[in-house]
Amino acid sequence: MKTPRPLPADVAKAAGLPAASARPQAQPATPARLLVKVCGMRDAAALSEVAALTPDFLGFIFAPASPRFVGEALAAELVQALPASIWKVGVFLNESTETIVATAQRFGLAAVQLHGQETPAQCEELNEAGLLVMKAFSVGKAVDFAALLPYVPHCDFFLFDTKGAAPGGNGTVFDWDLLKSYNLPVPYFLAGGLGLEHAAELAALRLPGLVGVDLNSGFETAPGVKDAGRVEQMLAALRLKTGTGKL
Ligand SMILES: O=C(O)c1ccccc1NCC(=O)[C@H](O)[C@H](O)COP(=O)(O)O
Repeated sequence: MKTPRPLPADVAKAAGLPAASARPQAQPATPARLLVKVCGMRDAAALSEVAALTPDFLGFIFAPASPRFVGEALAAELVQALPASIWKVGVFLNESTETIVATAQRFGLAAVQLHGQETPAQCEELNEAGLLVMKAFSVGKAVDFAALLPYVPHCDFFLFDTKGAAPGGNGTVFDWDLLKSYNLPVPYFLAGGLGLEHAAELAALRLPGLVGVDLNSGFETAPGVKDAGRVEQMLAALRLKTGTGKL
């Protein structure tokens, strides 16, 4: 069994997470700032601009039906060459463990986001393969947190996204108050329709277990083409130091 690479100590500390790879046994402390994941990177020029802003995570979608599917758009070497301080996340939808691990090796991904109906057993397999595991769940009118219990031992993060017509990237917000009763030890990212208009609210948002936000269609000029200016404004609003290669 391989151990997933731990988050950099300063990033973990800012997010109120343990510095080492130890899985939290209790909910994380209130974070000093939210971690930021910019998802759906597909355009090489935009990737370079956004990477220069040093978000915590960059997401690459490996679901062929997505308009943000990496496909042949980005060379694996380009992704591999990104700064080591940025966690590279591969987003997969009901893919086999074998394919996910092979893709992660090819692109140098440290983390995987499972956006379909993946089981706790598959999360465990991927975690044991040395990948940080983020399991996504779609949120509609209610969340059944008890149903997530089997995932707890095998996931580093959860990600709550808005349920919609597409499996992800719907561009719509769910009712964040549904997360007020979250009582599991796995820290989570908030996703779904986030845009600059939410910046102030997100900077002040306190929800149990919330450690990060996921930015996608609200920060694009076209699917997969991120607007670095808008990302930079969001990072600034969430009180990150940007553009210097340092968090
Ligand atoms: O964004 C996609 O096209 C996508 C397709 C299939 C599976 C996952 C996908 N996105 C994953 C994400 O984490 C998105 O950032 C998340 O769904 C929020 O997107 P948005 O509502 O556009 O902010």
